Amino acid sequence: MKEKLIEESLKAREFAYVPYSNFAVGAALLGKDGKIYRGCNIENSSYGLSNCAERTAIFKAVSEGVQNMQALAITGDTDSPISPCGACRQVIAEFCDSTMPVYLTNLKGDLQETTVGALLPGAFSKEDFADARK
Ligand SMILES: O=c1ccn([C@H]2C[C@H](O)[C@@H](CO)O2)c(=O)[nH]1
Ligand SMILES: [Zn+2]
Repeated sequence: MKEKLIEESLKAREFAYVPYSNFAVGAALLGKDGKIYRGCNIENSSYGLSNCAERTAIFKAVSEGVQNMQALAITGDTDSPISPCGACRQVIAEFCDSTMPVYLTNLKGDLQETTVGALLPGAFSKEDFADARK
């Protein structure tokens, strides 16, 4: 499944809308439902509204009723395996267990296998304000 997810992230990358950065990224997320949700980065003329590939994939899964995930692959044309931005790390932490595997790759085929917890140690989460919601 690792190879399949990486392959899917490469396919997802083909649809990236990146007229501003020209830096295409693809992501493939395996939901607990067994389906693969692809995502690409989608930029905007108002730069700050751009959405990263991994967030696109997560939002696609969540919008289809899937809130539990099994694995994530992300691919970009980087020298070393791509490094997700801070915003994406926080969104990934919201929907994926800290032990969930994340496969960071590049077009050369370099692979860094990591976990959600390693990408964002000490992530702020709903448990942090549980008392305030009582
Ligand atoms: O892990 C990453 C890193 C960057 N980008 C996007 C954001 C922007 O569209 C472009 C350049 O930062 O790459 C992603 O989609 N995922
Ligand atoms: Zn991001």
